[in-house]
Amino acid sequence: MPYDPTSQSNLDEVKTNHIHLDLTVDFDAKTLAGSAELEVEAIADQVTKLILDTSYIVVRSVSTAVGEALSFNVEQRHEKYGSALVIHLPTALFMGEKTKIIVAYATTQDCTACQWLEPSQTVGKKHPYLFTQCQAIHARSLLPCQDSPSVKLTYSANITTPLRAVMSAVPSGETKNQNETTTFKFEQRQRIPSYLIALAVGNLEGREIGPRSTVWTEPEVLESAAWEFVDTEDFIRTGEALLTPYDWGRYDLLVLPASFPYGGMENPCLTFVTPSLLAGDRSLVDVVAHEIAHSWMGNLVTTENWEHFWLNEGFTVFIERKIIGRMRGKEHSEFSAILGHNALQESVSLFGKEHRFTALCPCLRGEDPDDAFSKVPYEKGFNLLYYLEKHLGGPNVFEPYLRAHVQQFAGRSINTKEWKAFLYSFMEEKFGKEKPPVDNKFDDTLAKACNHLCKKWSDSRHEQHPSGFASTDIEEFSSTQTVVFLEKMAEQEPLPHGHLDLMDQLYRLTTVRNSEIRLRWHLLCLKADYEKIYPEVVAFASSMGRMKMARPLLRTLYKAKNGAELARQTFLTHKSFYHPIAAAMIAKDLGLAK
Ligand SMILES: CC/C=C\C/C=C\C[C@@H](O)/C=C/C=C/C=C\[C@@H](O)CCCC(=O)O
Ligand SMILES: [Zn+2]
Repeated sequence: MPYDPTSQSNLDEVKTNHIHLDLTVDFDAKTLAGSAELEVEAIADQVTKLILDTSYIVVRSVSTAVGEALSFNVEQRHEKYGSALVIHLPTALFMGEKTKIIVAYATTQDCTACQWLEPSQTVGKKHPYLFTQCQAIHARSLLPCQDSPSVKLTYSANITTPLRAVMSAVPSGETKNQNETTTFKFEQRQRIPSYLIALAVGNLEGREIGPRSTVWTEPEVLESAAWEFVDTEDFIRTGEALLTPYDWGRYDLLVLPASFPYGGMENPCLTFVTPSLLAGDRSLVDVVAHEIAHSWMGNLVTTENWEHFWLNEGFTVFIERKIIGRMRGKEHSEFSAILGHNALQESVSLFGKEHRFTALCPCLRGEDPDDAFSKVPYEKGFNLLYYLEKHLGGPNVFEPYLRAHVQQFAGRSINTKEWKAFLYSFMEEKFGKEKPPVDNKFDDTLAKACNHLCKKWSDSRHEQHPSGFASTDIEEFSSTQTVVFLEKMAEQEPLPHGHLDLMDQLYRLTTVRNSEIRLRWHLLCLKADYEKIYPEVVAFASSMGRMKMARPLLRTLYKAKNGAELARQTFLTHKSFYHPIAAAMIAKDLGLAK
């Protein structure tokens, strides 16, 4: 029986097999209006009602496929899980019986999945833009649905809009209407959970970057995006060589405006990515390898609920690093693991060592998954798999197991118990006595130079005029090595401001384009109360909606000397720039909301 503490749907009685959306995009009202037709099937006997998740949605009517009106009620809002929509079925359904229900509805301005951008908030400045982010439980603010990853369905959509629409599905035609709008049609024939339904509408152009890949973005960004993501096909092929053939037809990329709240989102057929990956040197494209790895881990084999999120993310990080290892060499994937381990420690210390959200499978009953989100499921999950691979016979044994895991569970939603049972059945003879927890050891070839330079700066802290440093110190560094060097520096006692002046003068860190380096430099300076950097931090945090960057910047500014008011002012002044998910999280970080 599916279990999901974050859904109010009657998951034990009904499952949705297909949803057809017919929606019109209204940029003036900032709403989507139309209908969702759900094909549902009873998975129990005597089912008299269908309960759907909704959040800030206006339900206009509910009917059967032949137009018979059905009675319904929208329950009082649960603070975190929204308002359950209870639909009374015309006749009780028995196990295996199917029916179609049509809900006429509109989204509202409180919709947490959608961000509606004014033309001034786009790169081109001429057209408005809409995009959605449904993971974890925001699909219910876009459409009434069983908003649980335990339910997997196909979907189709007709989206009527004045600008181009793209979705996490394959385009299946477009019709020009008389009122200067076009109806874009889509079909997703693979079963997916609701959190992978995604839509973007804007002044979008596409360019082919591979045999099954087009990059979509605003025309002003198209050239640099097509250049940056040229490795896409190689990533997919490497994933296929490791696992099973890529099963989704297209793998397109959409480069969003800067307010996109994540690095990437694995929306099937169309990964959404932040423009902060456009470093100009292809140094940040590992995020694309990560999203491609989700084509198997998360999108084919899906977590049953958000408590087992590590099954999506730990497996994805593990495959991402295998792809990087095969394409660039083992020392690179190991270096990525070191970077990930630092991020894990940072997440654990932010929550507090004993905090419930540091568990691999936290209890989320009554919790908002966005509050629980951190690097823990990614990196703890990765470390568990890394350990298992090492101790169960290495890649020769473990890679066939990974393939078998995908074959066994493709198209299904699973929990940790089912994962473990299959692992044991696959290689039972290799399990011995339980061993105490260990820290994995990673190859530190690429980390050595970073640690060495960090020590040198740290040792110089008492020198009035530090000597022995030159711009050539980091000349041979990859951008990830510069990141690790700066992260290591930030773990030490703050450097005197004169040292930071010198470091900036030599390494040109304030003017660097690479967003990951810029983030670490700003954090290092903030931890030293280096006020010279504050205007740069304000500029960065108010033009970058990726939470990985905006949140630590504003949080650290808030804690820095004379920074609290500036952090709050920066957020409040630019609140409309952030996606609703990011705005809600930053408000909590800065003590402006509960
Ligand atoms: C055990 C954790 C509990 C709940 C987490 C479930 C869902 C998390 C939800 O808040 C949404 C997450 C969306 C993530 C999308 C992409 C990330 O992989 C990006 C990582 C950060 C970045 O690179 O910007
Ligand atoms: Zn991921």
